[in-house]
Amino acid sequence: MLSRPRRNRKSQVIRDMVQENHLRASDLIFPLFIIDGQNKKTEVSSMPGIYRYSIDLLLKEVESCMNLGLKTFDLFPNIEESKKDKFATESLNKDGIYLKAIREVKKYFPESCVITDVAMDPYSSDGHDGLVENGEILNDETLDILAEMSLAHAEAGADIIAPSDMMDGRVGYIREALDSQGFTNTSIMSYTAKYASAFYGPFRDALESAPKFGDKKTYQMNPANQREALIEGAFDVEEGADFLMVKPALAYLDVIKLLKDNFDLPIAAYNVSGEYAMIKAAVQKGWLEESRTITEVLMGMKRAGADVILTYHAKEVLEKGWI
Ligand SMILES: NCc1[nH]cc(CCC(=O)O)c1CC(=O)O
Ligand SMILES: [Mg+2]
Repeated sequence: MLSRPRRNRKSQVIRDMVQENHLRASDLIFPLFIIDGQNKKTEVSSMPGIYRYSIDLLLKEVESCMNLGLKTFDLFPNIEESKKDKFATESLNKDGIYLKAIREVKKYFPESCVITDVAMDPYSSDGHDGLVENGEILNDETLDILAEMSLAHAEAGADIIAPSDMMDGRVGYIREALDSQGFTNTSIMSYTAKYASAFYGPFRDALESAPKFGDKKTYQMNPANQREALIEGAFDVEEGADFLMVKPALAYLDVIKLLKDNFDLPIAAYNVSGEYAMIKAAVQKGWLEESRTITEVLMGMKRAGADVILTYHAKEVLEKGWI
């Protein structure tokens, strides 16, 4: 036996030396949930350890993350039912919690990177990502609302806009709207391949944003499809996206790898709410060892080709020194 791969595993020093992939604070994006009120912090029951914060406490949470070297945040609002309507009007309210949160985070932490979610669902009385007419989710009519929302986010100080709705043509439409108003430096992280997944359940609990009828299968992708992600990726590149995202991550590592091999833009993986809940539940039952499970899962996403990972584990892995 001339070749013995085990020689490169014989000590910790050598294992570290030949390690191919690494996880760093700068690879991670932390999603944060916002609620109305003062001094409010409510745990998402299906996501132990994850809270919805009123803006005052959100700023404290951002500060403690910044101190850990975690500097990129993706903000999501929990909007009161009474403020929802068919047109997502509340999304443009300058005094509403979302635009205010963006302004405040950027004001107190100008060196942070704020990503904003562009889609109608948190504000929609239909609970869908697009405008609904006679039970149909309209594409082109939704684009204007998304463009207005993007402009409001950019004006509030967002560094990166992340359209998460899977409408066709939205990246180009938003890019042109931003550019026409002088926001040529506002980036777009496209939810390029977002699947109609069962793993979004806990997120919809967090936002109380589940669809009021039907499902999202006419806009989100079929979990059985891989090549279709290449069609979506090519359009997003052409339309001026700065990042391509795959979501969820764990059941779609092949799609992460496919986009990485075919496009030169940075690839983001969204380690979604259900993936977080699954691990936490098994850990609570004593069935899985927490730190090793979480770091193995995140490393799998890096190995598949993710340049950045949106994950609810972002803060804990740094706080507890797991990476
Ligand atoms: N625009 C909706 C949106 N943006 C992010 C998530 C899910 C994130 C997660 O599960 O962590 C969803 C849910 C959905 O499509 O219904
Ligand atoms: Mg698309």
